[in-house]
Amino acid sequence: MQPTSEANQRIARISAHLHPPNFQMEESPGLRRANCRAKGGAPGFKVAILGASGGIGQPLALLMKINPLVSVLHLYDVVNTPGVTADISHMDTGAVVRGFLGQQQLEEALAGMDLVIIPAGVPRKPGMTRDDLFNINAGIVRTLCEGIAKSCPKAIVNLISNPVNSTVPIAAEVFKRTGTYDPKRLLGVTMLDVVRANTFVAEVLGLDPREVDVPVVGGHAGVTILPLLSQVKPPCSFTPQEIDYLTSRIQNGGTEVVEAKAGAGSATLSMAYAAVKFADACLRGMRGDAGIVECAFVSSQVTELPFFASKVRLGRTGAEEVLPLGPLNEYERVGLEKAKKELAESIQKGVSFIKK
Ligand SMILES: NC(=O)c1ccc[n+]([C@@H]2O[C@H](COP(=O)([O-])OP(=O)(O)OC[C@H]3O[C@@H](n4cnc5c(N)ncnc54)[C@H](O)[C@@H]3O)[C@@H](O)[C@H]2O)c1
Ligand SMILES: O=C(O)C[C@H](O)C(=O)O
Repeated sequence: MQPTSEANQRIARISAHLHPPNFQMEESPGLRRANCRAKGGAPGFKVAILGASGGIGQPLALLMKINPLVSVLHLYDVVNTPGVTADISHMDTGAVVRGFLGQQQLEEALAGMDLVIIPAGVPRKPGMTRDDLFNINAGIVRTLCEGIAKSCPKAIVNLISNPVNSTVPIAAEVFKRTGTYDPKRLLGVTMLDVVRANTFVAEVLGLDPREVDVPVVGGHAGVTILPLLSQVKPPCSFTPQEIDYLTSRIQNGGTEVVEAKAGAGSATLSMAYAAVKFADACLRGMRGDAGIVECAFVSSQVTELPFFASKVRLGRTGAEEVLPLGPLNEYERVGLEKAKKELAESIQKGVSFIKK
């Protein structure tokens, strides 16, 4: 059968969308209908991933596309978003996916977003600390947060880029400068420490990791990662050797992966899983679900430091309550003092980066 000229035009329009010369956002007929669906009040939140083409960004985009709470998914990066977007957009799940490439499209990528997840930045190689990433990632986080302040100042931000102990204070200073700072809306993602702690503790106890809940407080680097093994659920006890082993393994989980990857980056797959677990908790809180509690690195008064990771109650406006640490044993009190010393320096480094 001869295709009609109308059909030819339709195919040409779809093809133009799939192979755009400058990754313009001209809509194919299918995308136009999908956009109507998104605008037409389909239940769900608008979520942007900044750094969406990276090792974390790609599996994170895949998993967010599956999340039924997401109606619109914006994928932003400085490279490769046309390919990642085309690929993810073929998944037959509800979220409408749009891609954005390069800084000139940052504003558009962020406009109207409810939740912004940031895994943009360079990862570690063997022999590096997370702080060694500061010089590159600090500037990236500053630029992206300036974009958020301009385009979606009410969005909740999940910040993954390392060093989290410094990038969260950087983000806070950017938001303060632009008059958009709401401490409840800025959350450093430390969920991977909890995910690892649950896994390693479950191994020692011979339990299913899904049954285990280990609070991990402090920050997200070395000794600042402080698992509270005295507060594990279900209640249990450990020998001193088990406590040393578990504390060290949880604190060095990131380095374990960096070394195993031998120069090819740091944790990406487990991080994407952890990021989605955390983002999903934020979205459920934003929807109004009660009793959503997760650990995150936030503005805090549980210690004398301005930022600290602990359990927070997630609600419609983000981290609505920062929960106290609860009773610590002597081992944990010593760990807390070490953690606070390093954290204070990392926080100050982030603040000074913006104030200099
Ligand atoms: N919080 C955590 O628990 C945790 C866990 C793992 C990794 N990380 C951190 O996440 C970051 C990303 O790790 P990865 O393995 O995905 O790295 P990656 O290099 O694979 O990906 C990073 C992506 O960021 C993009 N990018 C760089 N500059 C950008 C900019 N200005 N705007 C937007 N995108 C930009 C890159 O193009 C790349 O696609 C690293 O800093 C890493 O240390 C944090
Ligand atoms: O260890 C890293 O550099 C990445 C991340 O912070 C992790 O904990 O896996």
